[in-house]
Amino acid sequence: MTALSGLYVITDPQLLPPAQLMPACAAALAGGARILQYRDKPASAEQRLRRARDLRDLTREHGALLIINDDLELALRCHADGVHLGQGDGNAADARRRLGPDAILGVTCHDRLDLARNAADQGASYVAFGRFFPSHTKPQAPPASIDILTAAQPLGLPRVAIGGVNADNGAHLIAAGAEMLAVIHAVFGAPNIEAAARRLAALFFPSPR
Ligand SMILES: Cc1ncc(COP(=O)(O)OP(=O)(O)O)c(N)n1
Ligand SMILES: Cc1nc(C(=O)O)sc1CCOP(=O)(O)O
Ligand SMILES: [Mg+2]
Repeated sequence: MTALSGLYVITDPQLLPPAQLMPACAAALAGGARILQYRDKPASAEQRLRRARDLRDLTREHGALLIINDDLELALRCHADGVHLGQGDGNAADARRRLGPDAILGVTCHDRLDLARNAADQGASYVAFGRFFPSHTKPQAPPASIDILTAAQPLGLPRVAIGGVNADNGAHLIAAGAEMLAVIHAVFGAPNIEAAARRLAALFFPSPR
């Protein structure tokens, strides 16, 4: 199984109209993204299933992971690698039971260690904290302090940092303990998606001085 570390890109229907979804994701994966989350709230169930299946094939070609946002049933139907649930997206323990022991279950924990502990108890594979910086995509997401990443280290689960993450601020989050950087605008809003992903992915492999 591919490790839960590195650049984690998330699709956005505002930035990626349907015709651009596949080429944009292919570019992000070519640039080094290791995990791709399909997040598409406005699409119909039928559109979402078709797109999720196409993305599953694409991520497999690249040896990357596909995570489905919000929708456990879709994750099961398209044989994704896992699902990401927010605090209002259903019970994580139920999701773990439905997914089985090997699938990836990610849980949003905002800036709260108690939520991360609950997520760990319920079988989460990773915990996500944020938003750390002003976000183009979700400006109203509750803010988080970088200290939460260090505080969550004893849980022993991989940590995702999300919210306004870009190539200029990502190294601070990695230094504080983030195993993954989750990014929408800094990759899918960039004029050259592959180059933007490459710059962010390189933060995980700092060149020797
Ligand atoms: C990796 C990752 N972290 C956090 C989120 C946010 O999830 P949620 O709070 O459920 O908000 P929506 O994405 O559903 O708007 C995420 N999707 N991915
Ligand atoms: C979907 C999402 N969740 C967040 C959280 O804090 O839980 S921030 C966010 C948006 C991330 O997009 P961008 O990289 O463009 O800021
Ligand atoms: Mg959600």
